[in-house]
Amino acid sequence: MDKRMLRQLRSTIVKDPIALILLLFIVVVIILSLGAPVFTSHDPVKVDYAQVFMPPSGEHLLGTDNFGRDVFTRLIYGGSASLTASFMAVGLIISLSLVIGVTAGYLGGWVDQILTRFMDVLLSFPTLVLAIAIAALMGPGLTGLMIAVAAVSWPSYARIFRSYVLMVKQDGYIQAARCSGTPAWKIMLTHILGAIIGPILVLITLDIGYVILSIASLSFLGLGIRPPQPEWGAMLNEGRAYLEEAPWLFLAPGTMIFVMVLATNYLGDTVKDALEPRTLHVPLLFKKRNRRSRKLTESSSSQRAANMESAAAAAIGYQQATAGKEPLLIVSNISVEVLSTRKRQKSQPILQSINLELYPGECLGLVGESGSGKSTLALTIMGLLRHPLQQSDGSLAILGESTSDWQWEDWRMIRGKRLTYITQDPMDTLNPTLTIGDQLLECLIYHQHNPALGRVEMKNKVIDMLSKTELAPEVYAMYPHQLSGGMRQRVVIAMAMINDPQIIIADEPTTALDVSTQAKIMALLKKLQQSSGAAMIFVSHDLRLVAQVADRIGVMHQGRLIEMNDVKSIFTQPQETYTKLLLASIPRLFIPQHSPVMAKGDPSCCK
Ligand SMILES: Nc1ncnc2c1ncn2[C@@H]1O[C@H](COP(=O)(O)OP(=O)(O)OP(=O)(O)O)[C@@H](O)[C@H]1O
Repeated sequence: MDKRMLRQLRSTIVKDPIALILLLFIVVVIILSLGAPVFTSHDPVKVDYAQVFMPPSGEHLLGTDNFGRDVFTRLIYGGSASLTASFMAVGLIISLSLVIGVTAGYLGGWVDQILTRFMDVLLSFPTLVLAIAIAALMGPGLTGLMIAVAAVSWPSYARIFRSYVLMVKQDGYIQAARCSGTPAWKIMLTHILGAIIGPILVLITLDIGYVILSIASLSFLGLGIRPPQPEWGAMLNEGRAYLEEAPWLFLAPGTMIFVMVLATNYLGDTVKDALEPRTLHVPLLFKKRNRRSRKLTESSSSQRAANMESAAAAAIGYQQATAGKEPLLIVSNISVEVLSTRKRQKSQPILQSINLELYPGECLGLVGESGSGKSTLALTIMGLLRHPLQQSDGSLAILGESTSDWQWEDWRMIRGKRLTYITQDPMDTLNPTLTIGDQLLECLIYHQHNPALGRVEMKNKVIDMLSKTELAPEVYAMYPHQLSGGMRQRVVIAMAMINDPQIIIADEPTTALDVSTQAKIMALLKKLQQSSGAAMIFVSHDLRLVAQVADRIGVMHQGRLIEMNDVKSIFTQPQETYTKLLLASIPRLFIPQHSPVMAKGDPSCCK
């Protein structure tokens, strides 16, 4: 786990009082269990018939049992046995599943076949019955218990780790390490393990509770540690016989197991949230929304949607009639900052006082070097800023509506329908498990809410959209991996355009493509944008590319929009030094005059 993950984890736990209390509980239980002889003067196994069934008191905090032994003392001594067995079982499970899962996933072929079939066989046994059989075979003692739990649990983890490895082993940096001759064991230990450590941690923390419970269950059934040695599950079993006369015998270990499992599960969830920021920050972004505001939002959402529908409809006519004077999008003084994860560190500005307007039918090109804030501006307009990025100033108006009080639901109603986003990498957008047809249909079903539109009409609309993006109808039944990069990008454009959006944000949509496919996609985008009358923001670092589609160009530098003008003026009369430098950096084709091969009429070139 790197420092960033640790910081994220710490700050998530610190902000959650329940997680903090439960963590404190676990720490106290561990300290009490490890230092049991220091915290109690009683003997956990010594029988004292004079003290039998004493209720809780100052002398015996949790009372005494049927042999006169102090229950608190047995509970903390038992904690050491239960927790040691649980943590060791978790360690064994993770080690086994990591070695086998990573090896199977990375090496593939017959190694994978053998290991996967072996896991399948183990997984086909009922877990508890198999664990009981192994524990019985191993004989009494915590070691047998631990091995039994680990033996039945590792295959499901190994399968999960194997699938993580299958996902990451195709990544460019791992392929590069392979090509450069790095040994397989080194790649597995460094690159692969480094890439899957987050999910591993989440799994471990989520499942410690399950392991504690399994160990306690086996002990409860009389397997594992033998009386008179204390262990939580075994204590629960002993207390069961005296439920009426001495309920504390049952309640003490029962409550301890319950709270311990609850605490580890809750902390597991907290770790998961901390290491998966996307799932954490979607609700956080809108945490102020209460039930009352939800009601208000829902009714105002539909009103807003109706307003925007009429604005959208008007926009097309308006554009045709007046060449567009009312902007579809107004960005006023928008500033965005990145929040610091450290207390005393200040937030860093990412965008500073951005102003722009986008008119119907026009294409605005946004250019700037990497890191100048183009994508952040695009995400701000889409309402998709995520922690640690935060809008610190300014406002947006989309289709005549101010977005300042929009909630998640309001954004959701226009995203994909009135306002669409085309990403750099089509594989980010496409679901590998669904056919192209299904994914396009989903866009229609999700955004149109039109009962009059039957399945056949929708399918026809999808095929029509495929043909508009110059894709054959056969693509309907194909999966993303069966298409070339250019075809995938066409599918993403079809998805963006299928609901007739008013505003399209294309964030470097051709970066990953070769030059000739790039030119075709650019021409297609421009054609679709012009024929639909939509407005487009085309984000790129390539000034020449932007000039092919844009009417106006905005130049971004260090989070500021430093210059905006029509394409011709930007190329012929740039105002800012940075724009001049950008123009000067465009490579030009230079053909040397003296080139013997190219010299016209030179007989040597024909030989
Ligand atoms: N989630 C984030 N956390 C911290 N900083 C971020 C985050 N996202 C973006 N930034 C910072 O914001 C700045 C602008 O990034 P942005 O991705 O908008 O640039 P860009 O111009 O789109 O670059 P590129 O062309 O390479 O995509 C960068 O300095 C980046 O480090």
